[in-house]
Amino acid sequence: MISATPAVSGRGPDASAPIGAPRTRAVHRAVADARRGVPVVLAGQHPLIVAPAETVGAEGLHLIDRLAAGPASLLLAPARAAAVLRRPLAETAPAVALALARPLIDAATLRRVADPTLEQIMPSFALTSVPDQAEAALALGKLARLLPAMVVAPVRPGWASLPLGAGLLAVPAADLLAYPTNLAATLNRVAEVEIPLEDAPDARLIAFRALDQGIEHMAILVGAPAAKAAPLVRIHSECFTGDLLGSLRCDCGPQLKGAIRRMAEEGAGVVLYLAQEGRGIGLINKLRAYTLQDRGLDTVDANRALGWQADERNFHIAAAMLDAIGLKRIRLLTNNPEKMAGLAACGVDVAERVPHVFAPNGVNDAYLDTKARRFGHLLD
Ligand SMILES: Nc1nc2c(ncn2[C@@H]2O[C@H](COP(=O)(O)OP(=O)(O)OP(=O)(O)O)[C@@H](O)[C@H]2O)c(=O)[nH]1
Ligand SMILES: [Zn+2]
Repeated sequence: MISATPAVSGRGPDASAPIGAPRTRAVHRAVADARRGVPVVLAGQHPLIVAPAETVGAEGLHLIDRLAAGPASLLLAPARAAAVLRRPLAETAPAVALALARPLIDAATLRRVADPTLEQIMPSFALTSVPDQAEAALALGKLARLLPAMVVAPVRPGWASLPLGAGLLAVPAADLLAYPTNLAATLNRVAEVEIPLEDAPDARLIAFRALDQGIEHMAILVGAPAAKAAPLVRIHSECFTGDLLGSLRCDCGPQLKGAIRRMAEEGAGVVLYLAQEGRGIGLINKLRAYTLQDRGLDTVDANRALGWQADERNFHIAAAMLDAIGLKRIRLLTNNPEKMAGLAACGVDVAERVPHVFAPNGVNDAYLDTKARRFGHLLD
């Protein structure tokens, strides 16, 4: 049976403070509305009504049109905007705004503008000024694991008391930006059970649940790692295609199985299996990134062409899980120097990097090469 226990980080009287707090709840509701294509209002000095280009339908566009106090625009990440406009753009600002004339273009065209994997027939656009809350608007699209392309307009004062505004949610823009780093504070340790594994009969799972859309993170314990001074740890971001299906496009499957085997040989270790599919962009966006890679982009540029960073993960969740299972000092199985730095920044003492290199398989050669060249992954 699953039992709720206090949040694992910041234990003490305030440990569960962020859970159920109205502002955290508002972020979750905003994410759910965004996934349904329902507009939400980003509260702040200049409130904006926003909806994702990927999910907004005729009804959502009608609401934005009727509640707007000024012209609407489409916010895109600079790399995507450059492709849509077919000219280079400086990547200094977090977003570029394309003017949307009235009547607003239809939802199917908006989806094509948002998604470089769809047919690229689209109207021409003019640049317009980027609103204050642009970064938060794109952050909402990302939290919803949608393409970061948002229809936005300044919202009419008093919108909440207009019949059309009834039921629309207001969320502080600052809370959307702060959310990814605050998420670890909502982590609960909820279940623990023995799961003998093919390669490690003495294994246990400890399940953690964060408050974001029920996403679950697992610690796979081999033996008794807490009894070791610096046990072997692997921080593994979930990969449905590689871990479960055995996809040859990446090296995740062999890395996961290899880590468990190695821990069994050593007698102890922990794999943190984190729900950060596709380096934090989500499975569907990773599949889109694969489509772009099949057209010639590498893994870094494919993420960027979709409007995401090359790597959207942070390691606060991993640090909180290590803390919860009592590990202060670890040896980390990785080739990724960013993981070492990310964990150290979250207060984890990484005593040593243990290389975790697997030979290319004939399909993932270019991917592994890109990780070495562009992410600085170490090859031994
Ligand atoms: N966006 C995106 N994600 C990918 C791609 N290939 C694998 N992934 C994801 O990348 C994550 C694994 O990250 P990697 O960079 O391979 O490895 P790492 O975990 O950062 O580094 P190591 O510890 O050395 O393995 C998993 O979540 C995979 O789903 C890709 O082409 N695009
Ligand atoms: Zn993978």
